[in-house]
Amino acid sequence: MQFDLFSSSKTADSALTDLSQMQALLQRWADRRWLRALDVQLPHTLHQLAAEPKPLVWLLTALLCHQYGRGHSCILLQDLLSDPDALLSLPPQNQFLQRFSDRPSNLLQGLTLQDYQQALAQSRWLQGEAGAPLVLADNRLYLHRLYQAEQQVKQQLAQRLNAVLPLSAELATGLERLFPPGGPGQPDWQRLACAMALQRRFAIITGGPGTGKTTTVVKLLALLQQGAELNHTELTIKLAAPTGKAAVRLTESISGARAKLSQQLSPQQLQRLPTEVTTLHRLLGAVPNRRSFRHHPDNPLQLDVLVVDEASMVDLEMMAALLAALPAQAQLVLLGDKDQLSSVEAGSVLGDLCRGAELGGYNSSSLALLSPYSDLPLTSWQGDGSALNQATVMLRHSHRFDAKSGIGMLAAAVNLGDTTAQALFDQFADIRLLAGNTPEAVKATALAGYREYLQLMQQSADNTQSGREQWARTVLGGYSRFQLLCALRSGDWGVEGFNLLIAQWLTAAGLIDARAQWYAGRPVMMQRNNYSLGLMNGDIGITLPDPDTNQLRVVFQLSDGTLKWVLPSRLTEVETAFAITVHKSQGSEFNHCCLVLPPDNSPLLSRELLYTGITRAKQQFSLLCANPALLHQAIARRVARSSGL
Ligand SMILES: Nc1ncnc2c1ncn2[C@@H]1O[C@H](COP(=O)(O)OP(=O)(O)OP(=O)(O)O)[C@@H](O)[C@H]1O
Repeated sequence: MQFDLFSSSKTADSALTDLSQMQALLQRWADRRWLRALDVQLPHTLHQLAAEPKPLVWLLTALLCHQYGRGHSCILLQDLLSDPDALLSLPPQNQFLQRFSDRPSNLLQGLTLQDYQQALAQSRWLQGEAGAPLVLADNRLYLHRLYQAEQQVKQQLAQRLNAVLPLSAELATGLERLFPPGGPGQPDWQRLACAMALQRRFAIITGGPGTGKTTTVVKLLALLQQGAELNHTELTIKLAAPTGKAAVRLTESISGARAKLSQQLSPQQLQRLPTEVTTLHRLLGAVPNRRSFRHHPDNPLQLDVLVVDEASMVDLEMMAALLAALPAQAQLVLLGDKDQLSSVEAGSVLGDLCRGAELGGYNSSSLALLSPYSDLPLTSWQGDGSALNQATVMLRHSHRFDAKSGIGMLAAAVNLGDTTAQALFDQFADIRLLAGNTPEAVKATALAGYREYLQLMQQSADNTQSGREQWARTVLGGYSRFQLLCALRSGDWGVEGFNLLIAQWLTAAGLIDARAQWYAGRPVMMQRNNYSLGLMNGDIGITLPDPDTNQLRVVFQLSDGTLKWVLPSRLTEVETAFAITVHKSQGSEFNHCCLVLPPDNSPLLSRELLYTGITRAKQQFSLLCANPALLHQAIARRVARSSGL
């Protein structure tokens, strides 16, 4: 091993051989905000429990914690050998051009896989006793909690994937009736998704916006109830989504899908369909300020079928908790768009589970289950895909965006990594590239977008309870028609900068008065779950004046559609939401979305981020790309999260 790699930094030079130098180096990275205080603290805490003399183990532990904070479930040791700067994003986005002699790549250069393995193999932080805080498995280094979660997900899924359920002749007929033969071309993937989910205890239905995931699942649930009815029973079906906002949206789309199917389903079938959507936290019975849930293997959920929408937002630990609480006989259907950004917390569960879904990869057993329900041969999708591929169907045709839709074409081009996608802005009216390279370039768009709900707010409500509710719903509806999205959180080009700017612009336009912290019209987003208020991380409320007293209250729409009025003083963990990150916009849709990309390159600017931002727009998409060259780079860059799933 060579340690004479640093010409200008004595400390870094000896950090791999001298523990105090390593501690100083980690602290220096924290002082530069490369690492969080927590990342540096973890090895110190573990050292107090079991002394660890090896600086390399300290370094790997701090880096593992850092990666966990960035959404990775583990570190694959081989990845540290190739391009550690990119893997770790150290130096971070805004400093990557500066020359630091003590950057991790310089420190790790020259180390081999065997060096890592040997150091970790001898460490007391990984060895022997149950409850060791770190785990090394298949050259992947994990925090024990994450390893356990990943193992649980693997085991639970393996058990569920084994089961094949018989499909009765009555249900096969019902399937043909609900999905009548389509035109030539592609197989009817909606019908196939339904056929597959009817025959499995675990199924994934993935597809882009408007590909019919909700429509398909409503038909699936009607058929499952029909099957139960033949056995003189009724199924307990639950619908859930990861956030309150996503739950509200699923409630709306389920009710829309039910209405559209009223001709195809009998009144009794319609009545047996669930209407209520809950959040996963509520479903599992989250215990405030604890990691545990009221439902677990010893107190399983009371249900026969569970549908989870927006599954791309479900993180690894939540998925493990969900699977653990699910009764063995229950059916689980995950819906989501595998190409969207992954969960905010660690893991990229849906993306990992759907790997290879485009190709189908169906083996002969799966083809035997699916082929009877396909008008077209499925040979093009035959293959030797994973066990998960056998339980996954990808819907491929958008019923919302046709070939005339710029939003649909742009989303598809970005998803395919087409770096010429920018040319589409000249060809379609519903997508717009804003001119300019300063934040001011979005001023007119943001003012026009937010003017509507603020003017609706000015129209005073009548003094009755129902008049007030109606007014609040109108304002909330107006707000949800436009949203400014940012790639970044901090800085002038992030959510923080734009929230200040937009508040100033709206104040100058006489639409709000943002001189105080709380003011009429301030939209706020919850930054954490607040169980006593029944509000979840990501829920957005609008501050409204009471028509009688002028006292301010913040109104939220809950997942069951009801309104919740809260005094601002009770909302301590909220942020203004004129601008929100693309990550936080997942699970929401807006008539018009305006996405802002910063002028400096950043690993956060990725294909998944662009795709997620574009697909939040239903009718109009605007993009401000302060540095046009970055658009190509963002389309070319894929997010890869380390995981063992
Ligand atoms: N097979 C079909 N034929 C015609 N229209 C359809 C079909 N499937 C779905 N649609 C329509 O397309 C629209 C989108 O369908 P749906 O809401 O089920 O898609 P989704 O994938 O759940 O969308 P989202 O991305 O919003 O979650 C709805 O208006 C629905 O009625």
